Amino acid sequence: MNRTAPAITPPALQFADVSHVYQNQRRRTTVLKQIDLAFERGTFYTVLGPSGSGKTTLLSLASGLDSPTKGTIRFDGQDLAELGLGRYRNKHAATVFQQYNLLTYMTALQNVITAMEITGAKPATGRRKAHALELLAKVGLDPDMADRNVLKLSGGQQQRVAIARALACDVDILFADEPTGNLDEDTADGIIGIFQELAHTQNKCVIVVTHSQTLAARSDRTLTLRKGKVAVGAA
Ligand SMILES: Nc1ncnc2c1ncn2[C@@H]1O[C@H](COP(=O)(O)OP(=O)(O)OP(=O)(O)O)[C@@H](O)[C@H]1O
Repeated sequence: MNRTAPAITPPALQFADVSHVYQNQRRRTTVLKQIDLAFERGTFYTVLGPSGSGKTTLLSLASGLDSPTKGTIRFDGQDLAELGLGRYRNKHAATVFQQYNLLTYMTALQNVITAMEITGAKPATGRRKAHALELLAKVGLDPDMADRNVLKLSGGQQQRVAIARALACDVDILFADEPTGNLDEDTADGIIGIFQELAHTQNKCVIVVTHSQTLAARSDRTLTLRKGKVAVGAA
């Protein structure tokens, strides 16, 4: 009889015994202590916790902007240190930053198209403008706003450009730091719907840092950071 064990798929992202310490001249701050965590595709996570509990730190490690002082982070089973943080960020992960980090000398449309060009995301060159406009419309920005320099958009509109740009990268994992903080209730509601759709119909892994209980309640799993440890629960 053939008793071959079924192949076990590794989680999209895995933290194994991860600790993180900030060390500067005067003090040493231990932010994360021996964290073990698994993030799966098809799931929308929110990360909660009091100010200073380490949410942004967790996001920077998970998104490959920084390396943990101890432990291993794996994407699809491969150590990020071996895969290369630059390659991981370019091909597999996209982040919506709290300060948007848009290219301020470009229009909204150019920001989104540039992201496709840099990451080599689909569609092919000739269809990129139309796709970028579709993504901008999806987050509630019309063609007039798409053609405006991003500095001539409001904070909430810039936030939406940042979300459209992350969607344009078509990556496996989407990270966002307080993505609905500057948005009115209706727009925030639409953005949360997009995160749910990405996870549930496109099988992406979506990880969002927030203080918003409304956002957390609409995610699939919540992670709460406190004193360097993480508690995982259903939303
Ligand atoms: N580069 C750094 N050097 C030293 N300490 C840092 C650095 N970045 C963050 N910290 C400290 O690490 C701790 C966690 O910070 P972090 O920004 O991850 O928290 P947070 O939960 O995201 O906070 P908030 O909700 O206020 O944004 C804080 O005490 C902060 O002062």
